[in-house]
Amino acid sequence: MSTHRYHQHFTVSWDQLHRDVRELCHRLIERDFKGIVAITRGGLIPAALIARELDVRLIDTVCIKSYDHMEQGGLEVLKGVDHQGEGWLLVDDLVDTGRTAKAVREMLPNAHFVTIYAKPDGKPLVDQYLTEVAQDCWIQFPWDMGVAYVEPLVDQAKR
Ligand SMILES: O=P(O)(O)OC[C@H]1O[C@H](OP(=O)(O)OP(=O)(O)O)[C@H](O)[C@@H]1O
Ligand SMILES: O=c1[nH]c(=O)c2nc[nH]c2[nH]1
Ligand SMILES: [Mg+2]
Repeated sequence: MSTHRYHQHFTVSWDQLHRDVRELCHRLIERDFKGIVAITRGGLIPAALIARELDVRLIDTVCIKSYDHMEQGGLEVLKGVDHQGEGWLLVDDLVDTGRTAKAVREMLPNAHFVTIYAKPDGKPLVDQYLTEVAQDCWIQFPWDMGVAYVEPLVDQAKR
């Protein structure tokens, strides 16, 4: 798989991400979770924000890697957990092809799995998500970006 499958960008600011996570939390508030399992690294920040909203103090991780920027490589599980997820909330930032989700689902079949963003191929693998994003759209997360100077249009036009 390669960068060629992405034709548009969806840029998420810190503020937008925070509002989206809180919105998802409104839909989780009735449930009582033993703890949260965050899928690293993308699930860590949503997991911290969710833990704050739902007053969860027990946090574990499944450590997994599949992408090097937009290039999808082999799935590497660096750390698992010693249970099947009963009563736990499983959190990732997004599902794209669903490959990561499928692998983690097999490890934690009983967890309640949520992501903030979901693309069509991956969404059947999660129990809940907030926003659907097109399959050919690359989601730009705030931790991958920085604030940069933009030249005024009149100066750009001179060149
Ligand atoms: O549905 P998929 O096609 O498997 O893609 C989704 C996964 O890809 C990203 O993780 P990545 O492997 O880039 O690692 P990171 O979380 O450390 O950025 C993202 O955080 C999801 O975990
Ligand atoms: O930052 C990211 N944005 C994405 O759209 C994506 N898909 C897989 N992995 C991803 N990482
Ligand atoms: Mg990830």
